[in-house]
Amino acid sequence: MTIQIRHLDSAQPDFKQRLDTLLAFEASTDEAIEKSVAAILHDVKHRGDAAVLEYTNKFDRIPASPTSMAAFDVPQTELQAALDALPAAQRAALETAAERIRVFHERQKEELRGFTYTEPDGTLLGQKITPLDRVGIYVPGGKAAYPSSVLMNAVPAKVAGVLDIIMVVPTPDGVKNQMVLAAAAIAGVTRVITIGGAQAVGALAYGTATIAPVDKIVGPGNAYVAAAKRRVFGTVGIDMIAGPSEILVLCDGTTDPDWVAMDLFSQAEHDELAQAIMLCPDADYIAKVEASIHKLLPTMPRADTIRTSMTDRGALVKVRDMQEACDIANAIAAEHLEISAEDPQQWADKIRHAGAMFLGRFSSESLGDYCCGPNHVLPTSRTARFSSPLGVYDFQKRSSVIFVSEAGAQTLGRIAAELAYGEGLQAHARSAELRLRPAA
Ligand SMILES: NC(=O)c1ccc[n+]([C@@H]2O[C@H](COP(=O)([O-])OP(=O)(O)OC[C@H]3O[C@@H](n4cnc5c(N)ncnc54)[C@H](O)[C@@H]3O)[C@@H](O)[C@H]2O)c1
Ligand SMILES: N[C@H](CO)Cc1c[nH]c[nH+]1
Ligand SMILES: [Zn+2]
Repeated sequence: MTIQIRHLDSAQPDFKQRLDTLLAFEASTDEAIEKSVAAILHDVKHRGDAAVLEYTNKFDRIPASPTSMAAFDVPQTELQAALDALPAAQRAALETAAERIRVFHERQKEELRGFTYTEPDGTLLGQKITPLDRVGIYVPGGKAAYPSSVLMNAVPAKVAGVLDIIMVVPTPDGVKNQMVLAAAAIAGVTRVITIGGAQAVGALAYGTATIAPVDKIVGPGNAYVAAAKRRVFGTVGIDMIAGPSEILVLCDGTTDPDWVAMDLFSQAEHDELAQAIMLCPDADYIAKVEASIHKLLPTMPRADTIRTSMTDRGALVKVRDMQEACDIANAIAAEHLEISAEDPQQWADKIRHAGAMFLGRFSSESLGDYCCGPNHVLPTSRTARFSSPLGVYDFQKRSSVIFVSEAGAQTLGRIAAELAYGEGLQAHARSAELRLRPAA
């Protein structure tokens, strides 16, 4: 069975409505998922490890259903052994990717320095940047294993200076992915626990007898993970709700259609709920990409996932011109935007909303997923309008620093007292006034 890919045309009178319907994604707020996640979190909060054990055994089908959480802890020696046993080419690829990710994120750290400045009366003001003490990183593992996501989560945490990095990753059927363990060794993760889903998010947020609570939970996951992160926000920090993967290819019709078809597949193969869309002004070229899609699909091991995702949520969209393609791209605010065109920079200049932009036909999104250096944990479902890629800044926080000199207290004390009386807050006013020198 082949893909029934949806065709849209921006000239259609109901185009906007069709596009809105295509983009609507409600899985993480699906009522059945919400109910189930609320129950799991409640259970983990009140029954701790016992609940985590039960849900893990059930949802991840762990053989022999262990009765102790110790079964899910992966010792550092096992992480190192996985790294040592890795085929040389895999190890080299992981290490090179980790190094490139580190170099990119070190640049972010340089941009995030604190500051102080001193006023003429000796008052000093500033901002201090401190890494978080303890973070939980969620590495998805239900439908595929993601060593690359280990690096993308843990390396920026390490660069930021986080002391304790607790990684959770589900192991369906109890099978541990050796590359995931090796990546954790390379990235210097403090502790790996093979649990996933809402129960892992709950354990990290509330803590259990065997897992101390973390300060923040980061990382992508399925709708259960997303719903759980949304619910525990406030008890802990979260980075964002990173849902199913998305790719938007904006193409002027000059790239090999097979390349574009495969780029669309590259995100569609993640998940039946993933979204792959192409915008192009050239109808003949769109037909060529569609022919490539039909030709290449049977060659793909994950054809079933690609077929479902592209049939349910994919589209080939004919636009008036590249300028209109940019306008629509801004409205879609995709996780990944490929600008597969001659002189891509002219179009990139017009893009305001995208998790990551890949410029030119050689910048396939897949390179960014693994090893360019920028993070692959990106805002999805149009949240690129207001949020950013996972970065060093997610693992740091700011504190204001205020040193008021005696002279400064004379000026600021009068201003503060005036405002405090205006607000009817006498203690505030008096506290400022007590520091004023008596009038000579
Ligand atoms: N944005 C990114 O950077 C990025 C990176 C990699 C993957 N992804 C996305 O992350 C997602 C990963 O999803 P996944 O499913 O493969 O792995 P996952 O680890 O997110 O989810 C697996 C867990 O879901 C829970 N679960 C499954 N069915 C359940 C049910 N019926 N009730 C309660 N809990 C249930 C189980 O606890 C299981 O351990 C995909 O959508 C993929 O596209 C995003
Ligand atoms: N494309 C995913 C983010 O949406 C990240 C990833 C990991 N491995 C392959 N791809
Ligand atoms: Zn990917």
